[in-house]
Amino acid sequence: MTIKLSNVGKRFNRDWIFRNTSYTFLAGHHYAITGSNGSGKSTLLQALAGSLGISEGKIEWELNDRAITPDSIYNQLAIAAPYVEVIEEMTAVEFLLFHQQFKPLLKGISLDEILFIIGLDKAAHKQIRYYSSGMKQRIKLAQAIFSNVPLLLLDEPCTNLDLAGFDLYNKLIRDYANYKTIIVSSNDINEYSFCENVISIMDYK
Ligand SMILES: Nc1ncnc2c1ncn2[C@@H]1O[C@H](COP(=O)(O)OP(=O)(O)OP(=O)(O)O)[C@@H](O)[C@H]1O
Repeated sequence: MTIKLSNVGKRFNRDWIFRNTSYTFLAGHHYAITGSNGSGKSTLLQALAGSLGISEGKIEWELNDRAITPDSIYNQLAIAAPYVEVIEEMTAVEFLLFHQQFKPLLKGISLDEILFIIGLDKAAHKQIRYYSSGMKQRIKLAQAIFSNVPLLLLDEPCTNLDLAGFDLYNKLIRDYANYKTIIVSSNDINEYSFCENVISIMDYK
């Protein structure tokens, strides 16, 4: 998935969050968006997901030389972010099965295998509401990383994870998502050390 931004700007009321942003995210490459709290990283990520309208400029998505319209981009991406909720009434198995109806999981890996890999096999049939915050983050990450889509958007992906969780996250990216276009919004190098490109949003103010 290639994403081309041409003179993109976003403002909330009178405040421009970023402006005159022209940038091309290339297919299969990995990008980090960095910047201080409140600088606009999440806002930019949501604009890249097509879930937040921009105030000026143009965003174009392209997959294998074919333009993807803004209303269908959602089918081509997976996102893990603090503002994307899990369904607490479901168990982990139900949650992944539910998502699978809209976005298939990667081929060649079963639900049981996924739950084992992320260390939730023993909690697979427990309602997510009884999960710890780190367990919830693991299921969110699994849902995004194991979705069979070409674009992966991650906002503060290791929130609530312990050291083993950071290692797991990096292994999941390496083993299951390396070929995708990945854009990570973060200020923690441990969340984006695999990104060849680091963008400071402060350069687009
Ligand atoms: N819906 C909204 N309406 C008005 N202002 C908003 C809205 N969403 C975000 N903002 C403002 O836009 C700015 C950028 O917020 P954003 O969440 O994108 O920052 P961030 O860089 O991701 O921050 P953090 O590192 O704290 O997560 C902030 O000043 C925020 O208050």
